[in-house]
Amino acid sequence: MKTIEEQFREYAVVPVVVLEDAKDALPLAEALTEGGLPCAEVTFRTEAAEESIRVMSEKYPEMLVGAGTVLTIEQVDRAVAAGAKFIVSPGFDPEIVDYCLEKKIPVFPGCVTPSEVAQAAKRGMKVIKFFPAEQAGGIARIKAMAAPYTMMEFMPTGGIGVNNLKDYLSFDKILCCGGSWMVKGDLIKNGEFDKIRELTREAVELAASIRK
Ligand SMILES: O=C(O)C(=O)C[C@H](O)[C@H](O)COP(=O)(O)O
Repeated sequence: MKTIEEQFREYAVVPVVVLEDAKDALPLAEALTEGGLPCAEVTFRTEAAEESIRVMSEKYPEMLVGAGTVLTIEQVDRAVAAGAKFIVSPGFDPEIVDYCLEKKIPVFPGCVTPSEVAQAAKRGMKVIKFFPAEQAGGIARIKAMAAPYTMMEFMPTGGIGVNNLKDYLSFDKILCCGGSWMVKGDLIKNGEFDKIRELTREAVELAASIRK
């Protein structure tokens, strides 16, 4: 059984999804899986997130489905009960992080400063999210922070797409990149799941060509 971290490294790209309607969860899971990325971070920005995680996890048990934009402990509990295999937060909330660590729930909090990375390192964490990646200084900032914190691997998210994926994935301390470019809201809303599958496949091929 592979760890979540091993799966993230293998996928290299984690689709970050905002689902407005849980009816879109299954066609989306199908498109992602067929496109070669059986993985999704479903953000708790919508009412549909919890139910979407539930149906995706039930119908696609082999898929790595987690919850993003988790801002409260109550959301952690709801996400995990629905089947989420990991928790992602935009920032470093010690309460959420400690709760997840205590319950052995894989958690990836967002860190963009050495002080935040220090909080994660102090807790023995080895992987953190880096959000908002492009706006916070991109790969140059990650490299600067990775130098003192040699144990840490990063999951950058925010402003990443086909044009800059290589900047990130070429650095060996990048576990994987999160991004929404293959699952944009309009594509989901308009039922363009063939397009999502195609963009996913392109992302997989691009990542493989960078990491070969
Ligand atoms: O809130 C969270 O927990 C998040 O995960 C934030 C998302 O990762 C980014 O909003 C995705 O950024 P884009 O790829 O630029 O759309």
